[in-house]
Amino acid sequence: MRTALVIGTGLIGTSAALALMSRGVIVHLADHDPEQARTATALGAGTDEAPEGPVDLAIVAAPPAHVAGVLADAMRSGVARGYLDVASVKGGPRRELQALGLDLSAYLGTHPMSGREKSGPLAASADLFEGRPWVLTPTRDTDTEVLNLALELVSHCRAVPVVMDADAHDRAVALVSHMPHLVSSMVAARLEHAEEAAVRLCGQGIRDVTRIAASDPRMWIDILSANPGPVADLLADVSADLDETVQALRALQSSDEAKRREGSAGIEDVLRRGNAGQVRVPGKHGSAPRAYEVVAVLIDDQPGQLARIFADAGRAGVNIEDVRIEHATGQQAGLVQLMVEPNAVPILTAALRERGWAIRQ
Ligand SMILES: NC(=O)C1=CN([C@@H]2O[C@H](COP(=O)(O)OP(=O)(O)OC[C@H]3O[C@@H](n4cnc5c(N)ncnc54)[C@H](O)[C@@H]3O)[C@@H](O)[C@H]2O)C=CC1
Ligand SMILES: O=C(O)C(=O)Cc1ccc(O)cc1
Repeated sequence: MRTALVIGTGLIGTSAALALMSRGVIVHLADHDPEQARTATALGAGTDEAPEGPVDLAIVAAPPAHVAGVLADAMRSGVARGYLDVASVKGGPRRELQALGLDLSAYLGTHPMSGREKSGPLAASADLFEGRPWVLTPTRDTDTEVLNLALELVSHCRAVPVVMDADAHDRAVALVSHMPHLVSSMVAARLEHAEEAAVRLCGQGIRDVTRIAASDPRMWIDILSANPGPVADLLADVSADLDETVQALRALQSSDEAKRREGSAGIEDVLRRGNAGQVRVPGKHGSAPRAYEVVAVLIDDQPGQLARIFADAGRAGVNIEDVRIEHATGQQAGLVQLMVEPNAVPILTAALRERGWAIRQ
């Protein structure tokens, strides 16, 4: 691919443009808000001048509700050899394009499974998609050339291509993205009017559960409106679990011993099913999930502390598999949790102690 046109220069469009630019592709940027395209240009994501002739690939990264319209305009104007979109839902845009009577052989629906809770070009980065799945939904009618252009884009973004049927994709993302998003919002909504004294106690657990609730509601209304059926089915299942859990908790309040045992069994059931689901969440690089051990280190909230810990771990020959930071409430300190292979725990602990770090259990 030598040239590309990104239409919609927000988080995803600008991130893809930055990745393509870094691989030497000439990228043109367009957005219905020219300010967004100017910002993306200033970030080095390409030029906001229109291409002189057809580009190799047009990438539509507008909100889902606008995708079919933007694609239809682009395809009718013949601005590219191949067209793809990156919308979070795939069945709806394809059906809309079909209804508009367009020849879909030059179009491929795609979805990078990577993003952030922030929008706009300023949140973009060239490595946003690195190591993440990028779903492609070709049909029998898709031109091989267009599929190859999409594979080239995915490879330039260092993502991992995954081929799926559009409707199967929509059911899958309802499960792993859309329903969890709503549940996160519902948990976070409980905090809105909570007392300050309670909110101050927030720890890592609630931070993890509510992180995605910070996302732009307009974008998510678009996404959920394009996938309401599968999301409603899953939420109904969650709702059934909620009803049973409330009943079990009420039973735990009973003075009747047998009822309390029943309640306890109900709670255990939901927690155990949660364990069984959680272990299926893929690990690093999409590999099978692995159990890492945690080495917890207390650090001062000062520049250079993390760099020093990582360097000390590196000198000890220990690979840090993952890392989390828990910030202490009301103190200029944090707890860094270094996730490592179990056999590396004694080596890392000894090396860090020797260099004066405070290890916590
Ligand atoms: N935010 C995320 O984490 C992910 C989003 N997606 C999908 O990527 C697409 C873009 O999302 P973001 O980059 O997050 O949104 P964003 O809000 O950061 O950017 C969207 C851009 O599209 C522009 N736009 C809106 N209507 C337009 C139109 N008619 N013509 C041209 N440009 C138009 C907006 O001005 C904005 O610059 C959406 O379809 C979304 O479903 C896919 C994967 C992850
Ligand atoms: O923030 C996260 O962890 C996400 O999962 C973001 C995300 C949002 C929308 C998508 O279509 C894909 C990924």
